[in-house]
Amino acid sequence: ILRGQETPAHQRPYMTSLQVSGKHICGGFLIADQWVLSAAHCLQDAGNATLQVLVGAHSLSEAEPNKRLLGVRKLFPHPNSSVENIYNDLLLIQLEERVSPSADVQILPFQREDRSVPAGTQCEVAGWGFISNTGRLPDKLHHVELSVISNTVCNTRIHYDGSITEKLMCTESKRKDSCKGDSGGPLVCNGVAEGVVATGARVCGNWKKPGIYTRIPPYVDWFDSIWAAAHQ
Ligand SMILES: CC(C)CC(=O)Nc1cccc(-c2cccc(CN)c2)c1
Repeated sequence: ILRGQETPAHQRPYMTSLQVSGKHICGGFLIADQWVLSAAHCLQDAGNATLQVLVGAHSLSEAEPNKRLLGVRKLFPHPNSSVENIYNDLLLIQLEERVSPSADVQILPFQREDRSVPAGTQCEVAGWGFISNTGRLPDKLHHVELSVISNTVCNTRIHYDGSITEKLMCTESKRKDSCKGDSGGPLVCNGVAEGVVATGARVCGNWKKPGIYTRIPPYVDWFDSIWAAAHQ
């Protein structure tokens, strides 16, 4: 998170850290008591190393009462996700066990209605990703407020020149921005998850490359099909 602030401890209790060999690689968030939503690109650097999901954390290193490192039962990258492009960059993670909600561990509701978030809406993103372009990783959760820009503006030549589909949305990236390690985290607008941080252009804080977020509503049927199969 560039030019945001350290979050007051445990004030975003839905946030999770996706870890490989004990190292934070991506964000994610609890959407049900055994399910985390993150980004498919996060797996590309994981190889077949052990993935774990940290819940209830503020600090990545310090002991905290409700902090728990959980195993992964099954990974569901979106079938149309690809390392080649930015589309369908979603990963559903089934945890080894159900989490018990607490002050520090809570589920975040996601948007089911497929209506675009109006340009100018103030949303926020949180994560343990880079807090500087030189690659400083924080120990504690950060968040930043970002303004939504329309897909029309985001698709102009100076920005993404027509590559932003209706399954994506953009936010301003002038200084304040999400960055490496924030992929998979939620874009929260009015208390509801509307998007998921996409790796996108792999640049941070450059106004010419707005932040790209995978919109959640277009994928609700996919979530429901996975859940139906898992709970048969
Ligand atoms: C996909 C990972 C395994 C590797 C990775 O994350 N690379 C990478 C490099 C530079 C910027 C970013 C990045 C992420 C999220 C948002 C943004 C910019 N809003 C940039 C991401």
